[in-house]
Amino acid sequence: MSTPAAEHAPGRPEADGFAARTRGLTKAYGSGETTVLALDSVDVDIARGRFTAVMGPSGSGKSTLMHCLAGLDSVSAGQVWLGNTEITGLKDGELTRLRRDRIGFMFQSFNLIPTLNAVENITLPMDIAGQKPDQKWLDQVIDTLGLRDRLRHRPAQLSGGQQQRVACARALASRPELIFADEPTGNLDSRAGLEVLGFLREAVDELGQTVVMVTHDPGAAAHSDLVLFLGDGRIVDEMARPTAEAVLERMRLFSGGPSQTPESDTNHAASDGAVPPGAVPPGGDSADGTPDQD
Ligand SMILES: Nc1ncnc2c1ncn2[C@@H]1O[C@H](COP(=O)(O)OP(=O)(O)OP(=O)(O)O)[C@@H](O)[C@H]1O
Repeated sequence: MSTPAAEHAPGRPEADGFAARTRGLTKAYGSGETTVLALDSVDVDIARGRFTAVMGPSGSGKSTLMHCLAGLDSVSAGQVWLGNTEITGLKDGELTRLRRDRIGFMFQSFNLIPTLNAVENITLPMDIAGQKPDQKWLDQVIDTLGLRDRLRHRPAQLSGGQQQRVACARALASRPELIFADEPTGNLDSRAGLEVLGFLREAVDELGQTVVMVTHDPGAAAHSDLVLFLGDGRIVDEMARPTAEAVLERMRLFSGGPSQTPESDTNHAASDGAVPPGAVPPGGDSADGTPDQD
């Protein structure tokens, strides 16, 4: 559990510091009796040049953590840094610039502009920001993602997986310090989902990017270097060099279910990408879905 994530890929240099950090990060919604403590004094270190997955039951605070890390949401207490910049306390305009210049986003819905072709979509955020793409980097991203022969196609002329690759390239184009991916495979079939995870992995291994991904899918989390498990707004565990089986087992313990990892369950969870932690299929062959008792 305390194994450094760097061991995931032998031969790669040690992570060069932290792309983001939080200390005592607390986020409460509402007030008085209706207050919801979405994050409760969370300390997180996101290693630079690594792929970190964030998992946890529905309502555990995953999206809130990502939004606070990305400066999309204000915090109630505590501090957040992007690199060496403390973002807690920045004004809205400064946060907007910081997000534009230093962070890439990938969401479930690709948010591609239908009237623009692939390359125009990829460079759109930079065009809006008045920045010129680094052509060498852009070429590397396009080739890594296998989009070279699709650049003049509009989104409607691309498959779902290709559209997600364009969204991935768009997130990478400005070479952001940090990429946030929120359930990036959620709307894809398992093959396209695997492709996207492979590309995120390559972005880390070959392009040196830092990725933080929120997911419910143990199979998706297995592509990361380190899984952070959230529960009730706190980091309750972490797992370096995760496998789908180990993550599923961890979630099963987490949700109070039986501690078994039959292969059939694991394969199911890894391939359909839709197993919420609280609804992990029970062990054994129970046709009625009742957990088997040892
Ligand atoms: N804008 C809001 N107003 C009030 N409560 C909120 C708001 N956003 C989130 N919450 C609450 O904060 C808690 C954490 O929510 P969050 O969306 O971060 O969880 P999550 O782990 O991402 O869940 P899911 O997996 O279902 O997306 C939940 O109890 C949620 O109801």
